[in-house]
Amino acid sequence: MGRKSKRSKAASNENGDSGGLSKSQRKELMDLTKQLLEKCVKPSEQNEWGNFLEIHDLVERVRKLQEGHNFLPGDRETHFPVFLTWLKDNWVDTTAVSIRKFEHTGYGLEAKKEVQESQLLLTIPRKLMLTTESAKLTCLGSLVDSDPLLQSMPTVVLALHLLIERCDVNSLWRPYIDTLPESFSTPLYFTPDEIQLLKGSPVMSEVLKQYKHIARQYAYLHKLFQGLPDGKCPLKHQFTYDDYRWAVSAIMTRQNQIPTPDGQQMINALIPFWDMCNHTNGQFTTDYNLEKDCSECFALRNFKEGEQIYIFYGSRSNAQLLLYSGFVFPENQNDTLDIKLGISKNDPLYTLKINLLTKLGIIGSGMFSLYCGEQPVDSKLLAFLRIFNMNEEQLKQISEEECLEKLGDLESDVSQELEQKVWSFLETRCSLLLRSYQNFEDNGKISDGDTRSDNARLCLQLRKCEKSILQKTLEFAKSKKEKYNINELA
Ligand SMILES: C[S@@+](CC[C@H](N)C(=O)[O-])C[C@H]1O[C@@H](n2cnc3c(N)ncnc32)[C@H](O)[C@@H]1O
Repeated sequence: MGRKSKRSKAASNENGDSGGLSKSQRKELMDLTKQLLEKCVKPSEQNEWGNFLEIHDLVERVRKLQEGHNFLPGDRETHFPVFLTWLKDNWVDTTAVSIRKFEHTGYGLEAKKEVQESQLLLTIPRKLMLTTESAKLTCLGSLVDSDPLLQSMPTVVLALHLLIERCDVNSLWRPYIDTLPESFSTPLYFTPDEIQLLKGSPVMSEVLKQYKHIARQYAYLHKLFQGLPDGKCPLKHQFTYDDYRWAVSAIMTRQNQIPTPDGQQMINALIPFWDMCNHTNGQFTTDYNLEKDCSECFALRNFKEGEQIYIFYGSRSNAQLLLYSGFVFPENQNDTLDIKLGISKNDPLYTLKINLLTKLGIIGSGMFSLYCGEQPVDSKLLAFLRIFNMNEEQLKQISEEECLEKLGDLESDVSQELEQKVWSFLETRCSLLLRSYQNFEDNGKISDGDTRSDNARLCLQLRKCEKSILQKTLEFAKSKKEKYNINELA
């Protein structure tokens, strides 16, 4: 039967052995996952890249062993008609929109007729959603109760729920699951060479951390499932690394938060059909109607017939979009770049500076954001830069009141000398950071004729966006510095 052919060899394995592997292969897999877990729990700040390569090597060995035992990807498009019927059977009104493939965003929703801003577009009832609550009604319920990792990580619970439902040909959610993408463009799918293209960007370290976290979770969960009695949970026999990477990516790129029926708590959920909407700039227009117990999505703006219906995923930088949603949005009005700054412990004025920063609620060392708009520096960064560059006299002179009023205010200056130091410091920092991006010949040339992989193009696109923020901040700092130089001459 058609559906059965979608299942993996492992799930339909008739030897009764775990995951369709031979005894010796199973032993090798247990060995590898043990090594993986050990490697992943070790701190790796000193040699993050080397540690990543070792983890990657182990994961690849696991994947090789599991080759042919993953869920076989199906053609999602062929399942759309059944999905739409399922929605209609569950009283979802699909008359305003239809599913269509778009050039840069993949599948999405198209307006079937003209839509007015704020018009109610989609209503999805709770019973169609996969949630961390519905997960508790599966074999995961007792596991979550007894496992601290699962209790603290709703995304993991939802990913496992999705995998369990994927194993079940009779799952209520089968028509939905069959329409999910076969693969994703989250960094979990990037090769080491593709990740190397992120060199210079702070997101590279986040990508390595994400890879390590997921590898660690996989190794941990694999061990957990192997320890369960037969028949307790289908994931004992069907849980490959690729399956887990797929499920985690599906959840990361599509989940949303909804309230529990009593409205007391927010829980993670997959909302079928609504999650076909792609992202654009704007504001949130999806809400939960507790009275009707459904999610409601309103139009972000007017849409003409045939136009793609977008929603707003939230105020996220391109680095976050790449990390958690697997895409970069060059028109992103909320793009930011995090730069690392800190007061050195060797600075003789360390204590004075830290005390002042603490009064303002600003960290003495950590990540500060640069923004993509007209004003790349916010009040927090400005106050930090001013305190960072102050001499002893200035630090002692500044009263608490003045700090609050002036230090974060771009319009007022503390002293000409300090302003020059601040802006010249920022200019130099940006120019150094820009240089760290210059190792590749991307120069923003991402043309249509480019033969690089889609993942490589995403990395280059991100670098281009981040370099543009640095370049604009550099120019901003330069113009400010010049302004104070001119004032000095005058
Ligand atoms: C919630 S799903 C939306 C439906 C999805 N396009 C599909 O084919 O199933 C989110 C995914 O859509 C894609 N996406 C959403 N908005 C995008 C955008 N503005 N540009 C590029 N890709 C986008 C990304 O791959 C993202 O991970």
